[in-house]
Amino acid sequence: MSVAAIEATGLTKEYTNGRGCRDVTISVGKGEAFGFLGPNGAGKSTFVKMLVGLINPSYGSATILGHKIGSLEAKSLIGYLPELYRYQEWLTGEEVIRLHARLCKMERSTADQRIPELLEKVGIGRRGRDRVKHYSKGMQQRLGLACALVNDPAVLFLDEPSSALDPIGRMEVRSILENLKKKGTTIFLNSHLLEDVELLCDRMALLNDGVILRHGKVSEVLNKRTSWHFKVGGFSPFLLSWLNERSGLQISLSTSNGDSTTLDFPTSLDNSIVWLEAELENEEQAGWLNALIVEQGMTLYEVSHKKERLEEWFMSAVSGLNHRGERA
Ligand SMILES: Nc1ncnc2c1ncn2[C@@H]1O[C@H](COP(=O)(O)OP(=O)(O)OP(=O)(O)O)[C@@H](O)[C@H]1O
Repeated sequence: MSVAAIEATGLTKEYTNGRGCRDVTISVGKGEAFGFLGPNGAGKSTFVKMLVGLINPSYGSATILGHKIGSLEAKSLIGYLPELYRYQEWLTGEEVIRLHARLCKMERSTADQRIPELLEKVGIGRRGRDRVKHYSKGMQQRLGLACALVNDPAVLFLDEPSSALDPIGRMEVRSILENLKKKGTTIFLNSHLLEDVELLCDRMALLNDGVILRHGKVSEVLNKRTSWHFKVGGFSPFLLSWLNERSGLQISLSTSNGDSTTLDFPTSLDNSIVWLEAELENEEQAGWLNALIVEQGMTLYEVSHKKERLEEWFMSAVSGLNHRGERA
């Protein structure tokens, strides 16, 4: 069986103040992009710091490609961009990357070739000879990404990698990460920028108050809660119970067309035209419902659906839950 890129079992860090993260068990496959989401103070950085060997767990265990976290073997396989990065401001960008290359025991000739490539890749190719003190925050974050990539890591840990970037910078970094993913690099992404997780990651976990509340495939999590709207004519109330019974789904009359527009109800002068609403799991269910509507002699005028955005999912997942994920 192929070894996982990241395997954490019951990983726990208890700070003396009782905070930290508790009992985190996840497995990330090779080449996978995994998103770790959570509100401020949820414990995301704590978890990543344990995985990269910066702090010791209180309990539990974890491996990186089969090597115990904190070991030299594990460290040699990873790249890490910390959330609170700060580089030696008296050095130039090139010198900062060279320092990291030396810490990785990279040959000088290899570093000579790699440094300009990295500066180019992260979009600061022309500023490599400027001192870090003259860099903007966004440029420093790009420099941090170059440092994290210096050893061409198999597993890349990124803690809020776009926090200092403008929208164009975020898109550029996302494209760098997409290319790394295509190349087979495993990416572990801590982010508040939920869009980044949505666009880049295959699976994700939601951490709140130190514990995982939910995890799963990003696509499944989003698709599960797709709200579909059907504008139908020739409707009469008894057809609603027939549709519910026949389909086994929860279908209701809607006062919206699915586009956040609230409609006067009924939606037409002709009371027989209405919008129906249903939460469906996939397009097959929608097709089936269409067929049932038509089978009953109703006219289908319009169909629309709105996927729940990750933001909405995130808010509904953390609001009103206590640290064990129970409704308060
Ligand atoms: N060294 C420490 N000693 C004591 N408590 C700590 C320490 N580091 C973090 N904490 C606490 O542990 C909890 C988790 O912090 P952590 O930085 O891991 O969260 P986070 O999810 O990364 O948050 P953010 O998104 O705000 O960076 C917080 O309540 C924080 O105050």
